[in-house]
Amino acid sequence: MSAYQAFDNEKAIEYINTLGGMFPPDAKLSCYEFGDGNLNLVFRITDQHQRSVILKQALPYARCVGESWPLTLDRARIEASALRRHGEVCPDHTVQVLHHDSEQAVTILEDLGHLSILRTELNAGRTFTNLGRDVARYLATTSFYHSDFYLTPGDKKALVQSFTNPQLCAITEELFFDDPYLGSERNHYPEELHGEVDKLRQNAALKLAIARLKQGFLSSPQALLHGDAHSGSLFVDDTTTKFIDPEFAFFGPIGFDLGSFIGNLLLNFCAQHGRISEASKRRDMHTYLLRTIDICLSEFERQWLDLCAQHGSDGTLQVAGYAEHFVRGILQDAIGYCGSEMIRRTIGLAHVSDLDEIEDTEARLRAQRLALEVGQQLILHARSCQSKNACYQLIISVLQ
Ligand SMILES: Nc1ncnc2c1ncn2[C@@H]1O[C@H](COP(=O)(O)OP(=O)(O)O)[C@@H](O)[C@H]1O
Ligand SMILES: CSC[C@H]1O[C@H](OP(=O)(O)O)[C@H](O)[C@@H]1O
Repeated sequence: MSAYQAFDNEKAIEYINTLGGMFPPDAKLSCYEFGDGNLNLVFRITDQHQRSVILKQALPYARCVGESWPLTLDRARIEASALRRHGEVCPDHTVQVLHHDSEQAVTILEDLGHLSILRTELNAGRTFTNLGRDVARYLATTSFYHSDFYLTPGDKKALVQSFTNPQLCAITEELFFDDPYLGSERNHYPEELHGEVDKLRQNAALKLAIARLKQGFLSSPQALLHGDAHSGSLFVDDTTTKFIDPEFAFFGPIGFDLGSFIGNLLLNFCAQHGRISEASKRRDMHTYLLRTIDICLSEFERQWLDLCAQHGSDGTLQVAGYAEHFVRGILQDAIGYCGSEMIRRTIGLAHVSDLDEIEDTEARLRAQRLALEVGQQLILHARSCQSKNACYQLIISVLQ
């Protein structure tokens, strides 16, 4: 195969066969497409012994909108390269890349089908003890080893260049920081929320804080981010936590990924009001989500400071208190980005099933209002948090 073509099931099998080595020569392959994300095709290819791989292919447009929204195929290269780099420093929590072909925009991945997508599990009220610790480890390790504290200045700048991802970044810039606050035809939300949305758009302090967060996203190449670290990008079971889908990867503000992750846990927190009717069970789920956020913040801070102390090479780390100052800035950013994720997932283009699939209309509206209010308060007060504990206390206080 030479020029790019979008695959169907037969072409996906034909492609795997041209590669050799993915399956034994006598393999009898079957294939189906089951992608449920916003952007790409995802095929599972299985042999007669139930061995399987995942073939992910980028389309030249956004799948959820169609050909009217063209998108670069280069995102497949970015995704595979980010997975490889993150996998080198944090293999336990990164899906493995088996093959990548930039021309066909195809990546072959290990099949994580024995695990489950975190969002689905949280929606069903299931919990995972290691989640906060594992996500903190992935975020701290992948960001530290792709920051100025570890890379040489030359290597860092070359990497920033190769991970320049303007079209995918533009999606985030618009969906996170413009659409909810300026209005856009892409937004959608129930009529009953119009009053809340109008108020949000008239809140000058909020819009100032959002402008600062957007500026940070545009102009702070601190480390190689995942770029879309929500609970639909995580496969989990009781012992395993693995990230998939970093096609939005670029060098950006480290707090963005941490904020996206925590924001999705808080969206689920808000949604549980409409999902679990029994008060004690709902309390248990809320306690679990808050504990996971607390662990994630603490572990992220501890691991970042340990990595700086043990492997940091930049001279600024000799300055007393600088590493702590830097991490404090990441945590403040994370709280702000967390709030912006909550707002854009409630009223913007791309929603979350946590909220949208609440059956009862009144309960759904209550959960959506809570998500909007919590998101706003976090954005407004993020910069007042002078410590990890202050970040956590802010989250607790805005949920009450
Ligand atoms: N390595 C994998 N193993 C098993 N299933 C996968 C794998 N990667 C993706 N999937 C499935 O495909 C879905 C969409 O994948 P994703 O990478 O999120 O696509 P998109 O980029 O379109 O959002 C996931 O929700 C998951 O169900
Ligand atoms: C038009 S892209 C919208 C939205 O979709 C991405 O998520 P995913 O690919 O995981 O479904 C990303 O969050 C974008 O903001």
